[in-house]
Parts: sequence; structure tokens; C-alpha cells
Amino acid sequence: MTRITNVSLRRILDSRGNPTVEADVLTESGGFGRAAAPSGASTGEFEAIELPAEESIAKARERAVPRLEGLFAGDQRSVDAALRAADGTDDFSAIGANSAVAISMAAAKAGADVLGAPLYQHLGGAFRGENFPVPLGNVVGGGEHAKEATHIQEFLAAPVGAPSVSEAVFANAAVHAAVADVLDQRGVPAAKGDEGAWAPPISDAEAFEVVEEAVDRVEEEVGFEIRFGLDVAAAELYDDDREAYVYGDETRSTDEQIEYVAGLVEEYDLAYVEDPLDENDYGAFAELTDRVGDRTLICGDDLFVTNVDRLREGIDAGAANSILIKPNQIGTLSDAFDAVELATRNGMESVISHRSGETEDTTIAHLAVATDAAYIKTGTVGGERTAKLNELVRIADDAV
Ligand SMILES: C=C(OP(=O)(O)O)C(=O)O
Ligand SMILES: [Mg+2]
Repeated sequence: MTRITNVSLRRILDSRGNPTVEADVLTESGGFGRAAAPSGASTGEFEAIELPAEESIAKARERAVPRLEGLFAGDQRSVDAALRAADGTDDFSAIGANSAVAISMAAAKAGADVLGAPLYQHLGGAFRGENFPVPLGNVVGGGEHAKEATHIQEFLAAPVGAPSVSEAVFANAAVHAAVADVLDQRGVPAAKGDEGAWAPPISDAEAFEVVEEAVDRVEEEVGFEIRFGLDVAAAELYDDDREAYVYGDETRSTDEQIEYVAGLVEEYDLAYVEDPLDENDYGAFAELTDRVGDRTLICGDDLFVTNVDRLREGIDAGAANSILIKPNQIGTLSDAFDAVELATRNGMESVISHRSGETEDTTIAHLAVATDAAYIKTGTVGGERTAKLNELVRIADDAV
């Protein structure tokens, strides 16, 4: 292993056209790693703090960079501990989780480069790379990702029977195309939301029909099982004052929301349901998990925010059977790995995820393989989404 000689930070564009942080890490032997921070729109209340890119860069240059130079690239725990020490807060509000995560991921890549190993192997160990995650492909969406579209944030194709990563990736693209055909037949115009999913001005009920039809068509074409799932992003729908989930003119009490989602799982045989309830309601999550957790994944995103303390609370409450892992929600790869480990030890699945604001960075593809994750959520089309999917195909092809 060689020491880090230089960390540089710059402002680059993300997929929404907003500024984000890119980090380069260089080592004395010429090892190099580059990574960029993604950014959420439907962010959880308990996420680590993203600062404006310029401010985060200035603070990280001043406080973190001097501590990193001289550390061993590839000793990820030390790099991430130095980032935490430089920040000094629990939520990275001093230097920004955007700079922290960009540096953490860039250091991991520099470490892999020094070792001459693919990133997934450096992060996961010599025997990783045998199992591949099923890609969850966002094909219809609304919520915070597209105005005047569905209330449910994401309808996700889940090609659970695909014999290979490549076939799964292409199946999701085919479902995305089939959704366009079904919408066209119904005379529904559709723009795309932040993640490249179709954002039609239709009710959630009609979106279920459209996605089911598209999935069935593609399933017949490809000859393997494709199911679908949801990210309800229910924290965005929950109104604290009214103590109800608000779907336009309709509202649902917590009991009605549990009933509604359990009914959807039953009716559509959903493979996956993310954030079906508010991020503060461990009890309601537990009730739903108790009812349908034997037949679907109930996943906590805004609920857990990749945070081991929140995950521990959730485990005690029986609040979900899977966790969404977004490294920028917590700030470092070490913290993200700790969350995966805690979940695994407690029989929960991990789902590695992109954000709605993304870059061409492919770290999450490696992270998903390194952690043996059940699923990866990357979107379906659009360069910043296909960057991850194509990297997954390359990893499976041993071509990274
Ligand atoms: C990817 C998501 O959206 P965002 O990045 O806006 O939080 C999500 O909620 O899972
Ligand atoms: Mg989510």
C-alpha cells in the first residue's frame, strides 16, 4: 500500500444540472481514484448534511485534506476515520457529506488502483464477484422526482428470474420501452422524471395497470420471471398536522396506508416495497412487515438513512426486512459497510442505491457486488444510470 500524496476537489455538474463535488485521490506510487457525490431530492430527515458544493469543497480543503495526506490509500477505515475526525460532527455538517463521500469513494478507488484489483474485489475480498444483484429499474415515477405525475415516487421493474446481469439489465430497458408503448396506446403523453422514468399525468391506480401490462409483455418476450416493486417515499406524502398520508385529494390514515400497501403487495405480487410508511413510524413499518414480510421485501430508505443507530432501532422494532444503502446518506464507505454488515447479521437484505441527482460515477455497482447485495437500484436509462448498469455488466464479464 502506498500513501496518499494529494487530494483535490472540484465542482462538477450532476444530472439535474446542479453543482456537486468530485474528488481525485493520488498516491505516491501513482495510484489514482476519482469519485463524485450524488444528491437526493426526496431526502430523509435524518440524512447526513449536504452543503452547497463550493462551501463543502472549501471546508474539506481546509479541514480534511491535510489529515488525509500521508495515510495509506486502501486503508479505508483510516481514511474514513480521518474524514470523521476532520469534520467532528455526527452528520458531517462541518465539511458536508458530499465532500466526505466523494473523498471516501475516491480513496477506495485509489486503493484498488494501487493493488491492481477491481474496486469490488478490493472492497469485498478475493471471493466476491460470484453473486450479482438484481437491478431494480425505475420505469414510472413521480413524487419529488416529477411534478404532475404519480404520487408514488417509483414503480420499479424487478427481473428476479433473469439468468444473468446482462439479461436483467436489458429486460429493465425493455420494460421501460414497453411502458412508453402502453402509455402511447392509452393516449397519455409522458415526460421523464429525474431518474429517467416515465412521468405520466395519471393516477397511481392507472400506473399499476400500465406497469403490470408492460412487465407481462416483456416477461413473455424474454421467458423469465419479471416482477415489480415500489418506492412509495411515504415520508413525502405524510402530513404531520393531519396525521395522514396525502395523495392529492385523497388521504389515508396510518391504518389505511398499511391496509392499502398490504393490498397492493397481494394484488400485484410486489417483489419490493420501499418506504411504505413515514420515516418516524417504526411501529407501522413493523405491522406491515409482520403482515407481508414473508412474501416481499419491506425496505427502509428514509427510515434508516444508512445509519447503524437507526437500523438498530428498526431491528429491535422488527420494522423492515431490508435496508437501502446510499453512501452519501451517511458520508463514508466504512459507515455504509457497517450498515450492510449489521443488516446481514440480522437476516436483512441490502439494496444498494443511486440518488435522483447522479453523475457518471460507478462506485455503487462495485459496492453492490462487494457486499453481495440482493438488489441494486440504479434507474433504467440515461447516461448517469446506464453508467452503473454497464459497469455491472463489465464486472460480470470480468472486464473492469
Ligand atoms: C433514490 C431516491 O430518491 P432521492 O435520491 O431523491 O432520495 C429514493 O428515494 O430512493
Ligand atoms: Mg427511496
